[in-house]
Amino acid sequence: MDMAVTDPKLSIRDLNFHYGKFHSLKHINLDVPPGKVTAFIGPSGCGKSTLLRVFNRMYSLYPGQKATGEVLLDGQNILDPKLDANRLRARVGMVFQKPTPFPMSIYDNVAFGIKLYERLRRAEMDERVEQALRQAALWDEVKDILKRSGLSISGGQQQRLCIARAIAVQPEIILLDEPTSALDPIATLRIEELIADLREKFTILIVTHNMQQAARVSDYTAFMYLGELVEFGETNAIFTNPTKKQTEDYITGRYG
Ligand SMILES: Nc1ncnc2c1ncn2[C@@H]1O[C@H](COP(=O)(O)OP(=O)(O)OP(=O)(O)O)[C@@H](O)[C@H]1O
Repeated sequence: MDMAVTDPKLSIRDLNFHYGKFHSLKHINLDVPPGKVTAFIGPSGCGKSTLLRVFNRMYSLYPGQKATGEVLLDGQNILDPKLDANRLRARVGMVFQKPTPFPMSIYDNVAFGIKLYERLRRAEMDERVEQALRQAALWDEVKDILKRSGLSISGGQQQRLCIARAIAVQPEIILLDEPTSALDPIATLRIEELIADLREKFTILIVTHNMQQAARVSDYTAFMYLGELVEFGETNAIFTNPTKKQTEDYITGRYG
């Protein structure tokens, strides 16, 4: 691509994706820098969510969906079926557009993922749950109501709970698929601040419809159009000095 990245966290090599016969990602090549926030922008249907779902092999749950090429996570191809999908998902966590707490207590929402991978004593589990809720900037609001249902808190709090659930497993990468599109402006701001705090510990990939959000939260931006990766670079450069006409048309609001 346009920009050389040393020691990429993810290296995408000639990635193609099909929904049945529909070719939705076309020859994607991209190196995602470690410990940074990379935003994926582009008009509706350009393949942003599809690309994100490749990174934890979410698509493999659905028949007829197929990825070819290579996606190297620290050098290992995650598309290789020999690589266990559950292990992969412990390393690559995901948060969706709509908050999706499980119908169980706030505490259990966070402990749930940890229990899939580790056996901890009660005191250790308490510590891990607290740590994840603190990292997700939710602890102070829920520390006295940990036994209440995860569905009983506000939408913004539910989304931070989902982020806590994802980071509790101590992943290396967090995928955020339009994480604020169901939230009000204040809850959105809190999530954006949270992303800024988390960027030091994780490699974060975020799909967003909102260009201001991409400009605010990301270090790097990838612009996609009709299944292709058109341009990738430092967010500042993409927004102030795009090299491709399609990128410029999109960020200046000419389509999308
Ligand atoms: N399950 C599916 N079956 C068939 N085609 C699909 C499926 N999901 C997505 N597509 C198609 O693949 C293309 C990429 O979709 P995708 O959801 O990745 O785009 P997007 O950029 O995330 O869009 P949006 O911003 O609207 O969410 C679109 O043309 C879409 O219609």
